[in-house]
Amino acid sequence: MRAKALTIAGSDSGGGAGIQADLKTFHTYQVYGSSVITAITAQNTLGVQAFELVSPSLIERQIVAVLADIGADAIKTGMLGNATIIETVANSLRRYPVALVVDPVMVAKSGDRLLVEDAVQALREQLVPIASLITPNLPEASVLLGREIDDERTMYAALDDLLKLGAKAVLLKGGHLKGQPLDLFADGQQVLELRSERIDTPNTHGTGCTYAAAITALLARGADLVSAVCQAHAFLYEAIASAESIGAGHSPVNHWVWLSERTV
Ligand SMILES: Nc1ncnc2c1ncn2[C@@H]1O[C@H](COP(=O)(O)OP(=O)(O)OP(=O)(O)O)[C@@H](O)[C@H]1O
Ligand SMILES: Cc1ncc(CO)c(N)n1
Repeated sequence: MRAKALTIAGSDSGGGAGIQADLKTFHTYQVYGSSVITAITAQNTLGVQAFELVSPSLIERQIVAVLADIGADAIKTGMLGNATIIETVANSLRRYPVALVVDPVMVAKSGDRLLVEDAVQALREQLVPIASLITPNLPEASVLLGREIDDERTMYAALDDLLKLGAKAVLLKGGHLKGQPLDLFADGQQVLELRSERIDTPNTHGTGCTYAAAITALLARGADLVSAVCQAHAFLYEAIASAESIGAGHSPVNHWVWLSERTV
């Protein structure tokens, strides 16, 4: 039976992040992808020009429609927008015990806010505790913990406190570090360091979404968390390295890098 994954996230009209990045990544991993849309953004490689949130009741109806019929072997959340949506999603997922990857999306790479500030408490208290994995970048981890995390030392020091928020594991992404990127994975048993060269490119739109989506796809296929994270990290590096310029700003990563090129 084909593995299935569900993404609950915002739509990126530019196709590089959000729902579109997730579905493209699921497809690359040959995982059947379904989607619950929480927000519609008017977005391109230059930034987010506008967005509107979907009503909590329609979000709940989408989740029920997918899970009651198609089901999912793993679920990912991305942009959720506000506290009511976070609560709605958490209440719906609490009853559905499969791997849950929570990407605590707060601000787009362009600097545009995608989550209202007063929703952080709901994220921390409702959604993070039911997650199998949370994948904060440095600014998101700083907001979750209420202190600055901006170098290797503060990243290591943050791991235990992030785990105390209740998720089974954390992938703290250091893409925003000066110099070489370093991601740290911790699950209370072990700490893994994922290092890579910094690729000199502006084309990093959707890195966070694509990373979490690749992990979700691998979990849906039955991989354990550590191997899913390591494989997704390698995939993301190649997706960034082979990204082409699509627009005038930060172009999306190459979601189909692991699909063989074939003429039709
Ligand atoms: N220039 C780069 N070279 C190599 N790896 C990178 C580069 N930029 C990002 N990465 C990798 O991608 C991961 C995710 O990037 P980042 O931390 O920017 O995510 P994010 O801020 O959540 O992304 P997004 O803008 O999509 O929300 C990093 O942790 C790192 O592993
Ligand atoms: C819809 C959406 N979700 C997440 C991100 C994160 O970068 C984005 N830019 N847009």
